[in-house]
This record gives sequence, structure tokens and C-alpha cells, in this order.
Amino acid sequence: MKLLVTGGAGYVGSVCAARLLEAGHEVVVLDDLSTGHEDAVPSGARFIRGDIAEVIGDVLAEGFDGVLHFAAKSLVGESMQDPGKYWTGNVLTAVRLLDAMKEHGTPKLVFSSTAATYGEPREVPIPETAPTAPTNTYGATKLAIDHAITSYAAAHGLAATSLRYFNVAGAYGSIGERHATETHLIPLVLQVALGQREHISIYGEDWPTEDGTCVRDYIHVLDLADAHLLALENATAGEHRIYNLGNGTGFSVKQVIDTCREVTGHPIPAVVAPRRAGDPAVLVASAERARTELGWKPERADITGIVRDAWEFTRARHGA
Ligand SMILES: NC(=O)c1ccc[n+]([C@@H]2O[C@H](COP(=O)([O-])OP(=O)(O)OC[C@H]3O[C@@H](n4cnc5c(N)ncnc54)[C@H](O)[C@@H]3O)[C@@H](O)[C@H]2O)c1
Ligand SMILES: O=c1ccn([C@@H]2O[C@H](COP(=O)(O)OP(=O)(O)O[C@H]3O[C@H](CO)[C@H](O)[C@H](O)[C@H]3O)[C@@H](O)[C@H]2O)c(=O)[nH]1
Repeated sequence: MKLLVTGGAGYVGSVCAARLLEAGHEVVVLDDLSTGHEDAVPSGARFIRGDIAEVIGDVLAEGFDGVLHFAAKSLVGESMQDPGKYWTGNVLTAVRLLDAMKEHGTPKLVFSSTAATYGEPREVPIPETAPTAPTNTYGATKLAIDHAITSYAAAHGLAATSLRYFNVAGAYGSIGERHATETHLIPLVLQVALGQREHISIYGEDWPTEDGTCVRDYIHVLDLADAHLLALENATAGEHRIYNLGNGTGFSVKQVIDTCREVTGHPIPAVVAPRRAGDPAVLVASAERARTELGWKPERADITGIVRDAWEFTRARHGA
């Protein structure tokens, strides 16, 4: 297939672009480099630098079999302080993309949705049938896009899939997570091991969990990439399917820090800090639907392996 990967200079998009190329697809990456890096775009992909909202019509006019839409603003805190950036950057941009796909007859879409569409869970593990009540603007914009996709699929015959990622982690060789503004736990802990940070702050030790720290479902970015390939293969015209992607196992913040200590051999000082606003205590996915309908099976669920891949990537980038 000839595929457009928006956000293919970012963390998840660049890993997925590399895997799509390996699977024999033709890949064009569209990215404005607002948070991405040109050198993360895999060498076999054609790179177009531009803002989707401005150039998507011209780009899709050349004819594509599908779009994988990773591009987004995705900082939860920023989304609360500057919501306009998220409603414009995420929702308006996605509607422009959907209109251009309709105009140029692009048949398939895979969209990066998020666990943040559910908000505070009422049941754990979280199935796709759980109520969607986002607790932050980022999640609200992703949910709005999911709704837009549902109606475009029904009205215009789009074959669409939303993949709701839980906590993406790990790396694929030299491609990994390097956000200029890093908020994610594992890369921050690894910065301590590198000596770039003195300690890691644990956001709350009084949560209703076994060790008092928040529990999350960490999914290897390569397992995520596999799900994108399966979603492309299994999509049906006129349908919008939604799948949660996680391992179904939760790890606490303390367990993650301990794993990082074990993998890096660094003591990694940790300091207990106040809770971070908007954090649910436990987020764990039920990915049963992806398993049964897509035949997806995460192969790299082991947290030590996930951290090891992230550490190898981080160490190699910093020559440590
Ligand atoms: N990383 C996670 O844990 C996680 C979890 C759930 C969902 N997601 C979603 O997955 C996707 C990828 O996340 P990531 O961590 O790789 O983020 P990222 O910031 O590394 O990548 C996003 C990419 O999109 C590009 N971009 C943003 N707006 C654009 C625009 N208007 N036009 C063109 N390019 C644009 C950026 O330059 C960047 O390269 C996002 O949609 C995010 O919301 C990520
Ligand atoms: O310095 C830190 C950073 C994080 N945490 C904790 O570590 C856990 C994981 O935090 P991340 O920021 O790595 O990830 P989130 O669970 O907040 O975010 C993930 O889930 C969100 C949905 O809630 C979004 O989808 C987001 O993109 C995705 O990365 C949370 O309990 C957080 O409080 C710390 O204790 N200290």
C-alpha cells in the first residue's frame, strides 16, 4: 500500500513508519517538526515538511491507499493551560484531514487515540465499552476526533480504526522517545540514570494501590506498531472500529523506578512529591477486542525488556 504517515518524525510515528517500510509498504511522512525530528524519519520514507492543516489537500491529491494519523499535540498539562492549541491543532486539523480524504477518495485511516478518552475509570481493566469522560482537554480533543471519524466513516465509506494507546514505552534500535518537553515516567527516570536529572519525583504515595503509587499499563512501541499493520489489513469500508492497546498488566511508579535501577545499575534517587492533577490511580487496558478481532498479541509485555530497550536507545544517543 502507499501510505501517508502524519507525525512520522515523532516517537510513535517514526517507529511505525519504519515497521511499515519493513513490511513492504511505500511510506510518505508528513510532519511540521513542531515536536518531531527530521532525522527520526526512516531513510526509506519520503519526507514532506508541512502543517497538515495547510498542505493535506495537495499531499493527498497524489493518491494514497491510507493514512496513519499520529500527528497531534499531546501534553496533558499544556492542554489545560492553552486549550485553543489543542482544539485547533488536534480537532480542526483532523477535520481538514477527513475532508481531504473524502475529496481524494483515500480509503483507509488509522488514528492514534488514547486512554485519556476514558478519564477516571469505573472498571479496571478498561474495555472499549467503558464510558468516555475525559478529565483533560487533550483527551477531550482525541474523543472529539473519534466521534468525527465515526460519522465520516458512516457517511463516506471510510475504513477507519482508532487505536487507544495506554502508556507507550520502549524503543526500536536508534528510534525512540525524545520529546523536548518530556513528561513521561520512563524517559524521565532514565534521565536520572544518565546524570541529567538529580532525582525522579514520585507524584503521590497515598494512592489507593498496593504500594501507594499510580499504576499504569506500559506497552512496547513495537507491539503498538504491529497493531497498526493489523488495523490496516482488517479495516472495512464504512466502519469505524476502536481498540484499546495495552498489555492488561499494571506496574506502579515504584515498580517502574525499581526496574530502571535494575536495568541501569544506577541508584536513581526518588523523592515523593504531591499528586499530579488529573492523574487516575490505575489505568490498565482490556485489549481483548484487539486480540479477538485483529489477532493482535503483544510480544514484548515484560517491563524489564521495555525499560532495557528504552535504556539502550537513551544510552546510545548520549554516548553513555
Ligand atoms: N506517547 C504516548 O504514550 C501516547 C499515548 C497515547 C496516545 N498517543 C498519541 O500518539 C501520537 C504520537 O505520539 P508521540 O508520543 O509520538 O508524539 P510526538 O510529539 O513525538 O509526535 C507527534 C508528531 O506530530 C507532528 N505534528 C504535530 N502537529 C502537526 C501538524 N499539524 N502537522 C504536521 N505534523 C504535526 C510533530 O512534529 C511530531 O513529530 C499522538 O497522536 C499522541 O496523542 C501517544
Ligand atoms: O516525573 C514523573 C512522571 C510521571 N509520574 C507518574 O508516572 C505515571 C505515568 O505517567 P506518564 O506521564 O508517563 O503517563 P500518563 O499515564 O500520565 O499518560 C499516558 O496516559 C495518558 C492518558 O491518561 C495520555 O494518553 C498520555 O499520552 C500517556 O502517556 C503517572 O502515574 C504519573 O503520575 C511520576 O510519578 N513522576
